[in-house]
Amino acid sequence: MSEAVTRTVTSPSALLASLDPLLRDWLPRQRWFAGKGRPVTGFSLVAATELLPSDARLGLYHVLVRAHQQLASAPGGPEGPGDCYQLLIGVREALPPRLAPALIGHVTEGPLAGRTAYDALYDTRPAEVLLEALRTRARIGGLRFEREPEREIRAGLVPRLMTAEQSNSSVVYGDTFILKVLRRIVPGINPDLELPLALAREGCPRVPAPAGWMVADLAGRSWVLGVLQPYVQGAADGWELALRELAKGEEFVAEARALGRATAEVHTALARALPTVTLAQGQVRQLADGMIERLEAAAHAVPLLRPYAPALRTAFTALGDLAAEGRTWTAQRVHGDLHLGQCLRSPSGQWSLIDFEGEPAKPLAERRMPQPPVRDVAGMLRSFDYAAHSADAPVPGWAGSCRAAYCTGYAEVAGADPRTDPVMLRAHETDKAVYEVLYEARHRPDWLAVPLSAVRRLSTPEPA
Ligand SMILES: Nc1ncnc2c1ncn2[C@@H]1O[C@H](COP(=O)(O)OP(=O)(O)O)[C@@H](O)[C@H]1O
Ligand SMILES: O=P(O)(O)O[C@H]1O[C@H](CO)[C@@H](O[C@H]2O[C@H](CO)[C@@H](O)[C@H](O)[C@H]2O)[C@H](O)[C@H]1O
Repeated sequence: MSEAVTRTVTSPSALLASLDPLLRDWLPRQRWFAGKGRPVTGFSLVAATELLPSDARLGLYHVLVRAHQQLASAPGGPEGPGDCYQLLIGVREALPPRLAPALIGHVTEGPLAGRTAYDALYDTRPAEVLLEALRTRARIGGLRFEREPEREIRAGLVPRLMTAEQSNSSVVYGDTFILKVLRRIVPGINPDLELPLALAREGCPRVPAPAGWMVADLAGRSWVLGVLQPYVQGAADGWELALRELAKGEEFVAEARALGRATAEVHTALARALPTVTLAQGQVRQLADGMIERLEAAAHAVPLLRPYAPALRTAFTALGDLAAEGRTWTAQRVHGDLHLGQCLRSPSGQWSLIDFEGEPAKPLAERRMPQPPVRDVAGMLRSFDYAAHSADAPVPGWAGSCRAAYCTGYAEVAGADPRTDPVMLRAHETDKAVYEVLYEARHRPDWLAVPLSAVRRLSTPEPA
């Protein structure tokens, strides 16, 4: 079955039939596979494009495949619509040892029988094909490769796949560019391209400006597949830096303040570039109701959260009460999943924010909605707390001084200190801590104590 297969692959159903048994085993094991824990019941091809001829020594397919899965982990349950994944599949007679980690499997049936399929992003030539296509603004089947007109991309930059644990896959080209290849893809405007592009066009220097991007045009809709940005050489992320300072027993207040300023610069530029709205009573109630629903779902999934749920809920009802008194707020486009790991510091000390995808599990429309900017502030405040709890030896007062310095830096640029709106801030910090409880329970149970300690703090009323 295929939704919209490009003409370049002569026999797409045979291609999928060849790969199906291999993908069933390989795909769910990938770090970026979003549907962990639910059995894959089958695949359907969304599009397939031959980027290098399959009869050559090295063949290369660009494949968009939908993985059908049961909605629950128990066998025999109902099926959901399934997520669509982007794969670059290389085929060779045999894999050289350097490509062993890329192995998908040995094909036993169909047109590729006898050959070996592998994740081609690990390989030099296929990664070069992508950069060359971006450089030359190629159109291949339904794939469109775009480049910012004034942006030069030098030919022949040497690629290397980043090996960090990621939600997507990134290839660095000659320490000059980084191409983020999105793995779970959705149709529509993608904030991971939309927001950095808007910020760059606004002249905001706090984000690496997109130099190019890849899109699939399918059945009248565009799917963003990847974004090429300048690579910040020698950068360290905020999480690494914070842990390094903590290990030395050092403060991080100067950096926290600079991060507050950088966040506010990004918010100010986003508010100029994209629409803002006023949230009145109805919308604030909706916002608070969404937070309550997330709390209930998290408490259902994580029993350790249940004793705190009634007290946490008051953070959300207080927000609704304030709106009922006639208080309004401005909402705008925000980062949506800001934490120390999303902040890069260049060797000259300049901070950039990356990864504007938002919380990947949320639908695109929700991720693109204007939100109170304090949402990002709350994410960063939680991150300082996370860092303090992850240190080998505790440094008393470390998180508190970072949190205060961050708000001070934010206020210096934005003109308003987030601490002057404690109800909105507490609601967002509580919502984030609840999200983290669920995230850690699912992905890193050893870390659950970190957000749970925040939950304890947030559920205890502040002394008057
Ligand atoms: N422009 C950049 N310059 C240098 N390193 C970068 C850049 N963009 C991303 N990175 C590195 O790549 C990692 C993953 O990027 P990110 O956008 O967060 O991807 P993902 O959505 O897959 O998590 C970051 O943690 C950072 O180390
Ligand atoms: O980086 P992602 O966009 O994939 O974000 C997810 O994973 C993060 C962990 O890698 C998680 O962040 C949480 O842990 C961080 C430390 O590892 C900490 O700095 C953050 O404050 C904390 O929220 C994030 O929540 C999740 O969406």
